[in-house]
Amino acid sequence: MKVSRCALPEVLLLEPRVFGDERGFFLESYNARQFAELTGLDVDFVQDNHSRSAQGVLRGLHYQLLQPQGKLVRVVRGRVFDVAVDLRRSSPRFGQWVGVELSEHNHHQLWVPPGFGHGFLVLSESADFLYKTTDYYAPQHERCIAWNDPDIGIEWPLPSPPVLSDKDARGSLLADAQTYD
Ligand SMILES: Cc1cn([C@H]2C[C@H](O)[C@@H](COP(=O)(O)OP(=O)(O)O[C@H]3O[C@H](C)C(=O)[C@H](O)[C@H]3O)O2)c(=O)[nH]c1=O
Repeated sequence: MKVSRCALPEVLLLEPRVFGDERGFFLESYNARQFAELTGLDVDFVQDNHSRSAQGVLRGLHYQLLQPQGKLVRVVRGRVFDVAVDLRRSSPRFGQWVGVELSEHNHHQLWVPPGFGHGFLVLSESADFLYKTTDYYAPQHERCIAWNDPDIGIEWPLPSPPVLSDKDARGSLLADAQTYD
């Protein structure tokens, strides 16, 4: 597996080794020892999630104010534009974002640390999005930042307005939101 830092250095891109043959392919989607060795992180994942979304769906930008979750995200079917935003007010990169394409074809994964908001836009007809989290879902602590917050300025590859949940359509502006110290 290859691990590289994104423009926001705490966000990591993981490129697993893929073993292809005439039957198809094999890859280790997660190996605790290798993850710790290559990322230098000491994390325990407690929850695995799977969501399926149609083309044009945008989920995010989400974070848990308390019980913040680190997320290791990947796409096993389709293609998404995946985004992480630094929500730590003490960070010199507060409000800055990075975006990468995750797909069934590149097998790439993104480590989104606690302290960051996360969201993705589905580029393919449908996408199956799988991720591991370092803390449990806590809806009472969940917050949402508007996907189109002008102060963040995410350049979503949007051919048309996104499909949003009611919650995401009511996302807060970063300037008004309680985030992290
Ligand atoms: C996240 C989550 C949701 N749910 C239930 C709650 C709702 O009844 C239903 C859909 O929840 P929601 O609309 O919040 O799902 P997403 O919009 O995919 O939320 C996720 O989307 C962005 C991209 C994230 O990074 C977060 O992991 C998470 O906020 O699943 C659970 O039971 N457990 C969970 O961990």
